[in-house]
Amino acid sequence: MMSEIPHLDCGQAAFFFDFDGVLAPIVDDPLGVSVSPIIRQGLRDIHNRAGGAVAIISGRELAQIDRFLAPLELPAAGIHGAERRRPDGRFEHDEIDAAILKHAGERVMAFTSRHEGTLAETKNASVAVHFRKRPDLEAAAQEFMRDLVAELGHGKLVSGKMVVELKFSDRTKGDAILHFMEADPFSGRRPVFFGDDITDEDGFQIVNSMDGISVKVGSGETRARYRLDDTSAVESWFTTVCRHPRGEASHNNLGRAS
Ligand SMILES: O=P(O)(O)OC[C@H]1O[C@H](O[C@H]2O[C@H](CO)[C@@H](O)[C@H](O)[C@H]2O)[C@H](O)[C@@H](O)[C@@H]1O
Repeated sequence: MMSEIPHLDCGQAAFFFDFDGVLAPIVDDPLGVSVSPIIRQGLRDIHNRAGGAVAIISGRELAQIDRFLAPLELPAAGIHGAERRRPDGRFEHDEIDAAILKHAGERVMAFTSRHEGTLAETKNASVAVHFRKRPDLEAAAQEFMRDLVAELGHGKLVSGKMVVELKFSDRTKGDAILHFMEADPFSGRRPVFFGDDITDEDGFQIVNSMDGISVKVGSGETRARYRLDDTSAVESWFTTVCRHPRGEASHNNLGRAS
């Protein structure tokens, strides 16, 4: 059952966007993603029309988000909320044990060097094994990461799209959205969050609890209340919501998730 979302006034909304699978299509190489000119312009427009209440909520490090969106530098949460750039530009991050992080990084790199086609990603607060090019190694990657958690006695596993990640911060994307919603220019507005992956479900839950608008991009079970098919549909949504005079969108192409 698909239906349009209610009237959306950019002047009253706070916008949160996941990055991969929402602003950029999923590709094989995590460093090979690109953001279309339409999405870039859409982010700029919506940032202006929403009085700056726009943030990126990603599993990636902020440095990567900034590189992909340059020269745009938006408020953002990276590594699922472990690092944050506040609306005033201040950067803050959770303290992570450097020795544990280093050891975990070495262990995942050793694993991926033994398994051709897998890829290690080491971040400031987590480590990950990608198996997009070797889906046959998913079970081995999951087992390896479970063993690593047991060995370290620390951290939490989260699964994403063809990736398993060991996080050393307890924060979730829901915490990150709450964090922004407590401060200007986000506070008092209605949250709107677009996500595509399992880790976005925490964000959908928080947004739903605030009577916000949660949008799942792509297929699959979700807590989100609305759905868009893919990143092309996100592009179309941007052109609809941002081009309305007065920054309002009385109709758009969002459909209910269920
Ligand atoms: O929270 P997000 O902004 O959606 O980030 C989630 C993860 O995205 C990246 O991995 C995913 O996208 C890659 C590029 O399309 C793809 O190759 C990979 O299979 C996906 O899992 C990123 O590398 C991770 O660090 C993010 O956590």
